[in-house]
Order: sequence, then C-alpha cells, then structure tokens
Amino acid sequence: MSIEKYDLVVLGSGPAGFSAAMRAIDFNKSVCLIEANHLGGAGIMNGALTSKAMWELSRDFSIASSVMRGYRASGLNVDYKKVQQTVIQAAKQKQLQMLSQIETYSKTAEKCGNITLKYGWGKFIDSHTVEIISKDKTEQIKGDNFIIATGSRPRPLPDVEIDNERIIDSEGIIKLKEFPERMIIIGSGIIGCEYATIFSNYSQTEVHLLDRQHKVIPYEDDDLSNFVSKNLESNGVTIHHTANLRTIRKRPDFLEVVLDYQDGHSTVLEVDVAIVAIGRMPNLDNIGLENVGISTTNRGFLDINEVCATDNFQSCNIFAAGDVSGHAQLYSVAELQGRYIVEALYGNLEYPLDYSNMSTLMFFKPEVAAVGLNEKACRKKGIPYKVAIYSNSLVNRAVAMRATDGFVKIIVSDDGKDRILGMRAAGPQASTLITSIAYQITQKGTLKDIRQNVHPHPSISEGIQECLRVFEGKSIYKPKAFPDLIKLDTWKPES
Ligand SMILES: Cc1cc2nc3c(=O)[nH]c(=O)nc-3n(C[C@H](O)[C@H](O)[C@H](O)COP(=O)(O)OP(=O)(O)OC[C@H]3O[C@@H](n4cnc5c(N)ncnc54)[C@H](O)[C@@H]3O)c2cc1C
Ligand SMILES: NC(=O)c1ccc[n+]([C@@H]2O[C@H](COP(=O)([O-])OP(=O)(O)OC[C@H]3O[C@@H](n4cnc5c(N)ncnc54)[C@H](O)[C@@H]3O)[C@@H](O)[C@H]2O)c1
Repeated sequence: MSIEKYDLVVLGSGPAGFSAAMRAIDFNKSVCLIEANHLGGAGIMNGALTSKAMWELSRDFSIASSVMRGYRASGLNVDYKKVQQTVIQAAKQKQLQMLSQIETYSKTAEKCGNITLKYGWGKFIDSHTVEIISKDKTEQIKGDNFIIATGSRPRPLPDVEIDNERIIDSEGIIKLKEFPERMIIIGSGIIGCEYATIFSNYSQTEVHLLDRQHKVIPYEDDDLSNFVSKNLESNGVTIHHTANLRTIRKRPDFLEVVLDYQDGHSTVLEVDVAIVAIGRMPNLDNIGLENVGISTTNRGFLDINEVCATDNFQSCNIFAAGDVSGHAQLYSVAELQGRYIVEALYGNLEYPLDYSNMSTLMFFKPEVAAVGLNEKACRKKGIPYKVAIYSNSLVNRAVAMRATDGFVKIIVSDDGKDRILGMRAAGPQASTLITSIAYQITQKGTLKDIRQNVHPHPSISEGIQECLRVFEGKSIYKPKAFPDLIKLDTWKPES
C-alpha cells in the first residue's frame, strides 16, 4: 500500500492544532490532523470550555440563590448529574461543529484544501514521517511540514496518586458522580481558584483551598490576589494560606488530609474529594523527538523561535504551537501560534508575533481579567510607572446592577510618554473590558491616544474612562473625596 503524503501534518487537535489545520485549508493545502484522544483537546473537553460551562451554570445558580435583590427563588435545588450532562452537551456541540467542518473539507470532498482526521498517537520516525498508533492499526504517513500541538496535562503531585475517584485532577471533575460533601483543592492558581469558585457557587460542598504561599494566583499583584481571596472566603471557601500538603491518607469513607503550616502547626482535615491543580506540563513524551533531533528546555518545553519553528526557519520543517511552546498556557495563545505558523509557511507575515497584548480571563466571583504588565512585572523589569485604580462602586452601571465589587487598575509608563503598560479589571464584564486596553497595548497607545474616546453611558467601561482621567487629575469623582475607591501612585527604581 502506498504511503499517504500531506503538505502539513499536525499532531494534536486542540486550539493550536485545529486552528493551524483550518488556516492551512485557506492556502489550499492537504492536511492530516492526528488526535490521540478527544477532538478539541483541553480547549474543549476537560478544560477551557467545560470549566467555563460549569462556571456559567454555577454563577446562574448563585444569582438565583441570592436573597438581596428584592426577590427570592424558592425550592431551588441542583443535581450534579444534570449539571454534568449540560456541560458535556456544550463540549459535544463544539466538537460536532469541528467535525462538521472537517467533514466538509475531508479528502473525498475536495482535491486541494482538504483535511484528513486520524485518531491515534502520533510519533516522529524521521523529519518527514510520522507513525500513527491506534488500537486497531499502526500506519505511517509522510509530510512536508509538521506542527507539534500536543498540548499539556495536569502536573502530578509527588507521592499523591490520582485515582480518578476520590483524588482527581482537572480532568476528573467531569467524571464526579455527585457533588462531594467536602473537598480540598491543592493549588491556588487559576484552575484551583476557578473550581473553588464553581463549587462554592453551588453551595453543596464544603470547599477548602490550599495556598502554599500566602497569596492565591501568586503571579498577580497583592491587591488583586487579596481581592480574589476575600471574595472566595465570602463565597464560603476556607483558604489554608501558607500550608503545605504533607499527605493524603485514604480511609474507607473519607480522605484524611494533613497540612503543615509555615508557623509550625499542623491540621488534619477530613474530605471526600481532593483535586490536584498545581500547573500543567507539556505532552512531549514518546512522540519521537529524539528521532528528529529536537530537545526540550530546562523547563521541559520546546524551544521555538519568532515563527514558532523548532530550528532555523529556512531549514526547519517542524514547528510547535500551544501549551508545548512554554508561552502562556492560554487558548488564544495556542490559536494565535497555530495560525501564525501556517501564515509563515504559506503566506506573507503582516506583523510579528506579539504576546504582550494577550489577555487572561479568570472566572472567579466576580470575574477578573488581566493584560500586559502588572506592578510586580514593572518592578522586576525596573520600569518606572504610574498606577491608577478606580472602583466599580463609582460606576453607575455597576451601581445599577448592584454589583459594585470590583475595580479597574491601569498602569502607564512614567517616562513622559504615558504608554499604556497593562490593566487588571475585576467585576462584571471584566472579560469584555480588557480588549480595549489590549488593543492599546498592541498599538503602543498612550494616555493621550485614548482619552478622546468617549465611553457610552451607562456602561461598565466608564470605569476605564474615569481611571484614565485620574492620571491627569481630571476625573469627575476625586481621590480626595473617595480615598478608598480612587487611588493614584507612582514607582521608580532606586537609582
Ligand atoms: C481546566 C482548564 C481550564 C482552562 N480555561 C481556560 C480559559 O478559560 N481560557 C484560556 O485561554 N485557556 C484556558 N485553559 C488553557 C487552554 O485550555 C490551553 O492553553 C489550550 O487548550 C492549549 O491548547 P493546545 O492546542 O496547545 O493543547 P491541548 O488543548 O492540550 O490539545 C492538545 C491535543 O493533542 C493531543 N495529543 C497529545 N499527544 C498527542 C500525540 N502524540 N498524537 C496526537 N495527538 C496528541 C491531546 O489529546 C489533545 O487533544 C484551561 C485549561 C484547563 C485545563
Ligand atoms: N481562565 C484561564 O485563562 C485559565 C483557566 C484555567 C487554566 N488556565 C491555564 O492553565 C494553566 C495551569 O493552571 P493551574 O492553575 O494548574 O496552574 P498555575 O500555574 O496557574 O497555578 C499553580 C498553583 O499551584 C501551586 N503549587 C505548585 N506546586 C504546588 C505544590 N506542590 N503544592 C501546593 N501548591 C502548589 C502554585 O503555587 C500555584 O498557585 C495556567 O497557567 C493557565 O494559563 C487558564
């Protein structure tokens, strides 16, 4: 049997692989997309989409349960199985859209600009050949160019075995049979805090969150981290700050968790489920990197250049995109890189890859969004800056929504140019607000560039407008009158 040959072979159908494959269709290329497990990867199943579906449902439930709004729902109850079915429905809907498009462009339908989906484990044999190992067969295919988009998986905790029943990671959440009565989440990064928010929103589970430092989402500034902690606690989460996990003992009816605190004392907790969420590691084992002479960095990721090639662009035909690349593990970064590679290969690059404007959305209560530099990053880089904070308490739309818990925090350079360096937003619609500042970062915008833009009333984005006016002493409400709600500060490196 003759060996199949493709213009482009993509390992992994997550956001990086799928977007690359679809962009290659635009250039009339023949593409083979290889997927070892679920179509869509962590972007759809067990990750971005499922967790967001669960967050949305839990938020609706939490709003319905609230009693402060002049109405009160009675007889409210929730069934984990039904929640689970709805979440799976959302993921399936997305997978079916992906499949429909793949079928539309499948090899039989089109002579060029076609895609072939093959399920199995992709492994390099040499720099032009990949072996696909599935349950029924092993086959080899050839390609001119390759993209490694094999994503990431939860990082294991030494000495803690994931049994997928009582001790799980983010992939096990969808498989739980019911709301646990008591749970501990180990790791207070984005995944840990998102699931702590989700389960506490449902009020069916006693939620403990282990934070081995004294800051949840430790890479963010203290004000944001404290804001998230405070809100998790008021939503019913018990945060164990400065605690290290010593052990989890499996008893017949519960888990016994021993925590050691930095001050020397220890605590024993009984829980029903433990979720391990301590970061994610790249899927690069056993994909034949040694057969194509590619090594990994000290952190275990692939070393890619400005066009995501694993070597010099002129001589290299193996590229990498998404979570394997060592850049921020975000859906949007994965898609951006996947598409960029294809444009570098078959089209004209209009602009360089820019990661400085990539926003991170965090689905807490309320939602939080981040783009560009925070104060910590500016200080680390020695960049003099000005920072203004404007509370949602003064924003009419937030007042009308009765949802004033939140703020906008904008950082600009203190070098006479007032360049927009970053923003953090917390509160309703924060995920939508962030894009306007991300755009300014892309355009290298300054305060002067954006102050002409009038924000509509009543909108949450008026908080951005007022925050920007604070820098120039022109805000309608003044820091002197509301020192807790409006703040302005500066920092410069010690000379
Ligand atoms: C719980 C959770 C919530 C998240 N929420 C968000 C969010 O709200 N916003 C956001 O921006 N990001 C979020 N992320 C991160 C986002 O999902 C990832 O950054 C993104 O999915 C990475 O895309 P990828 O294509 O690199 O890899 P993945 O999505 O991991 O896909 C890789 C695919 O490759 C397949 N594969 C692996 N090895 C092989 C092989 N040898 N052969 C063939 N196929 C292979 C895998 O089965 C998988 O399907 C979340 C992640 C998790 C876990
Ligand atoms: N909304 C989003 O954009 C979103 C949502 C979920 C995940 N993600 C992506 O997925 C990635 C992984 O998320 P994550 O939350 O697993 O990782 P993370 O890097 O955000 O956080 C890991 C946390 O675990 C802690 N930790 C590490 N080792 C530990 C240990 N041994 N014991 C206790 N705590 C420990 C760290 O201090 C940190 O707080 C993130 O980097 C993010 O980019 C994004």
